[in-house]
Amino acid sequence: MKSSHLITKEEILKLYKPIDSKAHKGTQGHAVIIAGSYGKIGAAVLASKSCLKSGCGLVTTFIPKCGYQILQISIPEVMTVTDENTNFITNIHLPLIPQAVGIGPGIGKELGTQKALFEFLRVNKAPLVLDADALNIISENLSWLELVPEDTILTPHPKELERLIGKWNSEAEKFQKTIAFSEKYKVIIVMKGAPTFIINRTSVYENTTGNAALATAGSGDTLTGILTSLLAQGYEPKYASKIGVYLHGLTADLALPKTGYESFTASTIIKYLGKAFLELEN
Ligand SMILES: NC(=O)C1=CN([C@@H]2O[C@H](COP(=O)(O)OP(=O)(O)OC[C@H]3O[C@@H](n4cnc5c(N)ncnc54)[C@H](O)[C@@H]3O)[C@@H](O)[C@H]2O)[C@@H](O)CC1
Ligand SMILES: Nc1ncnc2c1ncn2[C@@H]1O[C@H](COP(=O)(O)OP(=O)(O)O)[C@@H](O)[C@H]1O
Ligand SMILES: [Mg+2]
Repeated sequence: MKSSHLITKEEILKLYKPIDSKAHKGTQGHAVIIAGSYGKIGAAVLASKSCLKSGCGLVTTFIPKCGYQILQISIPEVMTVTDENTNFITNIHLPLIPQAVGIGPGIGKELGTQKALFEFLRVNKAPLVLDADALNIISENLSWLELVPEDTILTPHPKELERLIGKWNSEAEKFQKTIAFSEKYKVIIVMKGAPTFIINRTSVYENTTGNAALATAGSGDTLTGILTSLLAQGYEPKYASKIGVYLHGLTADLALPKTGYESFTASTIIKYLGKAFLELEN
């Protein structure tokens, strides 16, 4: 297997940029989260909340109509734009130019959503995070990856990775295929797992934070929010991916003594984001 570089606190401290004292919401970046469908609006809530709590100035969330009240009541700080369709996304129209977009958690794979994703990828110029059902749809339409900005961040869990690159017979083959995929499509792949690896062309980085408490629903949705927020703040994708996976894992390491493995939920990740960021202030 290819040797990897460890993502350590020392490295993250070099990449992290503390918030400027003159910052205002307009300088902190406007992130857009496109997520959710009937029964999975929670994915949109988790991604949006973690996005907002990772430092960007403004978050707009695009959801199907059925998510409107849920979003507005769950997170009053987040602005919402709704699709004309009730239960799933069919036409992504954004009344703003975002600094970054995270798309995919909970959107499902309805035909209308597939078409909406294609149209969105055709017009989008903003730095991008692709997760969950966006990846599942793209797995069946790999040429769409030619439309995404260079260094778009893909965040597959092992099953989603398999859908993208096909089955592997060994760990070595998994890495080899993922590297080839990253090179071919010029994308960064966050290979989620225990531990998470980041594949950027032929470079392989291994995260050093996180534990099995993260094995809980919505854990990946919050990572999408964190990564999108960092991109919106102007971090280059190669740095945003490292800082994001490091902080995401760190929330679990910091929370574990208080929550134990069992009671840790994706909302705990969001709760501990502040403590994780404070670790970078030392
Ligand atoms: N509250 C919500 O609204 C939630 C919505 N979610 C959304 O639900 C949709 C379906 O996502 P799923 O990921 O559940 O479905 P998938 O079918 O993509 O993945 C589930 C499969 O992947 C396997 N898998 C996952 N992680 C693995 C690992 N680390 N090692 C080995 N196998 C692994 C599981 O065993 C299972 O077979 C997505 O759109 C997702 O964003 C989920 O994020 C859960 C929470
Ligand atoms: N045992 C584990 N150790 C460390 N991290 C884990 C473990 N299990 C899951 N994770 C992390 O939790 C997240 C799960 O993401 P994902 O499967 O997409 O969740 P969901 O779709 O439910 O939001 C990933 O970041 C993964 O690395
Ligand atoms: Mg997921």
